[in-house]
Amino acid sequence: MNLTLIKVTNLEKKFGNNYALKGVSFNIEKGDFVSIFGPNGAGKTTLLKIISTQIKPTAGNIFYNGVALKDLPDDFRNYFGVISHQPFLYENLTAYENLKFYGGLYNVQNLDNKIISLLKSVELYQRKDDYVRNYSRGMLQRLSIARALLHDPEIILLDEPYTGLDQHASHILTNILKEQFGKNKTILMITHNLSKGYELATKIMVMKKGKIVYNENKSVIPEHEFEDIYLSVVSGK
Ligand SMILES: Nc1ncnc2c1ncn2[C@@H]1O[C@H](COP(=O)(O)OP(=O)(O)OP(=O)(O)O)[C@@H](O)[C@H]1O
Repeated sequence: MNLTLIKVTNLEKKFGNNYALKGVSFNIEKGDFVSIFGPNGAGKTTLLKIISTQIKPTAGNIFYNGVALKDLPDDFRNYFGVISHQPFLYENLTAYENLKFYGGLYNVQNLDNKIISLLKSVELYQRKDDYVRNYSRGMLQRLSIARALLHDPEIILLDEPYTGLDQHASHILTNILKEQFGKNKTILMITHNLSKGYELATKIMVMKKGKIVYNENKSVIPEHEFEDIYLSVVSGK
């Protein structure tokens, strides 16, 4: 049986007089992998920030498991793992110390073993005692993936996670996402990478000018037609 984990109704976000989001409504089932596409400025990052409670909507509602956002307990943020443009890492700590710090905030059990296992899976174990200020951009991105997964979140939100990753690191991330999907985690990923987003998704959404203009199960979208569908949706033809 499908279980609606996230229900969004008539979401609206205004910055000054401009609508970043307008009339956004959709449901996400537990275990869905949603890829969200759309041109620059469509409202994708704004939507992800609202879902992960980083910013508040101007109007509309979000329900998690049927409970309105305002009625959820403070520790509800623990349900989310967020990978975004900001790595949320401390430059003057080592990679290991960063994860130790975050693990403490989330009260992660068996922390040292989890840190070691995650550092190995993002292939940074050999560099665990290096200061983060000396990390390359791709290494920072890999470490932020480990940070986001440390507390084993139910919902994983990713904003352009492939940006800045080389081929090998992209492959590592894809494997991690497949593994998380296999554990029935719910995943929302913003990406401009049509083939990667299509490959991983169970559900595909396209945003344009603050609205969801396409929302389908991937099973009804043939792979060879997807790029044409996307282009016609965003061009409005
Ligand atoms: N803090 C803010 N203050 C003012 N305007 C904002 C703010 N954040 C976003 N916006 C505006 O809201 C609109 C949507 O921005 P958003 O970052 O959500 O788009 P996006 O789809 O993620 O774009 P991109 O693909 O370029 O990352 C844009 O017009 C943007 O300028």
